[in-house]
Amino acid sequence: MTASPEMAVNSNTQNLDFDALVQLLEQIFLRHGTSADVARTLALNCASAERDGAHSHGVFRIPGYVSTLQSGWVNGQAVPVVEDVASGFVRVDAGNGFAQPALAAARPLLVEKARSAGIAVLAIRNSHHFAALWPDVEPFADEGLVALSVVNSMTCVVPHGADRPLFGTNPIAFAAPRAGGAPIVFDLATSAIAHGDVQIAARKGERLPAGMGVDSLGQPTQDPKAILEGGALLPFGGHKGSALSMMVELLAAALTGGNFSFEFDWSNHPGAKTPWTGQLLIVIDPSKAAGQNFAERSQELVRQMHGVGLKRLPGDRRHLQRAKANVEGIALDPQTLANLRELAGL
Ligand SMILES: NC(=O)C1=CN([C@@H]2O[C@H](COP(=O)(O)OP(=O)(O)OC[C@H]3O[C@@H](n4cnc5c(N)ncnc54)[C@H](OP(=O)(O)O)[C@@H]3O)[C@@H](O)[C@H]2O)C=CC1
Ligand SMILES: O=C(O)C1=NCCCC1
Repeated sequence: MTASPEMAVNSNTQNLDFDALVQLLEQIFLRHGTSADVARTLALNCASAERDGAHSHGVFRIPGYVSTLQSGWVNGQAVPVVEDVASGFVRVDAGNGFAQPALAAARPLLVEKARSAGIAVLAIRNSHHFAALWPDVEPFADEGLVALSVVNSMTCVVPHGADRPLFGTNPIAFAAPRAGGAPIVFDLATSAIAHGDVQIAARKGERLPAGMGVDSLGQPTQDPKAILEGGALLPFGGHKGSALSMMVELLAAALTGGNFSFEFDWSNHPGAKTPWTGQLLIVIDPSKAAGQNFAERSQELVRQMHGVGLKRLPGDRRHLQRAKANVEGIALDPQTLANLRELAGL
């Protein structure tokens, strides 16, 4: 069974097929001043997150995109400038636009360089990343390449051993091809929980597990509102997550020319939500490495992991969710759909 453009599966949700959701989101972006290219790129990204059940960066983010565009904080018409700086290095000035169109513009040159030199780096600056990171790396693995990406965000995480926030939630995403299966992909915030999930929990009135954040007095709290209203998040895994978050600041900001998480300032842009930071991607062509076929070796690793009792690989939940959404459509609650339609002017 294929989902019709809109299909009620139960009374609590309305289901849209992927293309219908992309169209609706595209219309919202266009209505709020982006170019057609930017609208398409962001709509595909956001609909893919919603389809895969990555709710903290799916349609939940649309009001944030809209208020950010309305405030003038981001240029929705920006045309990224791609600079071919060295045999293994590409730079993009995103022109104060979103990061995904900048990646799309640089992608052909990046892949060409990775295939010829074996490795290539892409440094995106002057950009806004407001999305999940896995859509940026997964397509490289689909083409047989290994990809690693980092992006920093806005100050809301207390470095391990400190008493005030400085780092962003600073995610790291990795993708590698695998013979006979979906690529191996993980994508994780270096904070104990993504900021978006704290916002969702606050909205639903849910408490968080212990160890995610502190209140405005620096005391541990499981109340998401206390974290959002003057409190802060903690890194995952104590000093280890904190070190990774520091690495993300260095690679995504210092190396690209983007802002550190503590440098963003949207005070003159009421309603703005996205940080103005940087993104780094490293792409490797494993066929240039010595030894056996990389994708076969990936598959062997996965086989051994299953052999010791592993039931779930990173990415498995998303792929299951994707398969379900491809059949049933993407479930949205009626209020969310009504809000999206209103933003689209429908
Ligand atoms: N743009 C930005 O500045 C920021 C974006 N983000 C985004 O927020 C999103 C959510 O991040 P986060 O909350 O840390 O992600 P999660 O903790 O939900 O998941 C992290 C990774 O671990 C995998 N995973 C989760 N549980 C298990 C398990 N039991 N066994 C094996 N693998 C598992 C997930 O796979 P699966 O997906 O299949 O569950 C995923 O790849 C990310 O997409 C990230 O890019 C976060 C911070 C800032
Ligand atoms: O969920 C998060 O954490 C973030 N997502 C988008 C950008 C800011 C941080």
